[in-house]
Amino acid sequence: MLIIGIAGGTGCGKTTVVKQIIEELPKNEVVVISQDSYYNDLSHLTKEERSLVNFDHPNSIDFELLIAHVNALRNHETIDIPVYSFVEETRLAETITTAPKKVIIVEGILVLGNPELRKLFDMKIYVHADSDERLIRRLKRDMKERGHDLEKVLHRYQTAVKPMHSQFIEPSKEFADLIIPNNHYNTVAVDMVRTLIIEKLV
Ligand SMILES: Nc1ncnc2c1ncn2[C@@H]1O[C@H](COP(=O)(O)OP(=O)(O)O)[C@@H](O)[C@H]1O
Ligand SMILES: Nc1ccn([C@@H]2O[C@H](COP(=O)(O)O)[C@@H](O)[C@H]2O)c(=O)n1
Repeated sequence: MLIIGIAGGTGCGKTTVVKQIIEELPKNEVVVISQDSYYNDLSHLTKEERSLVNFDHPNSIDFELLIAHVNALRNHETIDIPVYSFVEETRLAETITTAPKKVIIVEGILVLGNPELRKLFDMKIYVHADSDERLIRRLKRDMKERGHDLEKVLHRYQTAVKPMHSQFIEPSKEFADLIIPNNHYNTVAVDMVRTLIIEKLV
């Protein structure tokens, strides 16, 4: 089994890079876990109260459950991954039952910042894109896919995303074995990571 952690600031392209890496790998050999699925359950709060939460601070993530799930997969056990709604800003009732596979990819802004989680990774990758590029991508994505308006995205960026990035995400780059520059689509780096995975699998 090979467990890979992929971090990087919001909008750097983590999800996209993961999709590109696994595109040519056998589907029955890879599981992808997104840190976003492990946002704390906030169903006890009103929608208004939820919208005030700092979703870029490590305390907003249920790391205990995420770490327990990665350990379970390592022990060849099946897990039930929570489903998170960005529109409702809380966990939904359903879960996704997921069996262990040969390659486990864990991606999210803070996955290299948590020491207990980090030590479970055989390979640690940080995806880098400049902050202006990330903000532009995030604006477009959040307005299209996550039900946010321009004002909300910019307010969150200034009050939570940017300060938390400087405090927790950017410093976690030092733990990476590999940094992928992703201001532009980086097919060479993606191919290299895929080759490394295939080599480790045989
Ligand atoms: N190298 C790139 N160049 C231009 N746009 C990109 C690039 N990588 C990702 N994107 C786009 O930016 C947005 C955010 O990418 P995503 O992979 O969701 O980032 P993350 O998971 O790191 O938040 C998406 O709309 C995606 O299509
Ligand atoms: N209800 C929420 C929860 C999280 N976010 C933002 O998501 C970002 C992390 O996800 P990426 O796919 O962009 O890595 C993080 O920066 C949170 O601010 C949100 O907007 N709403």
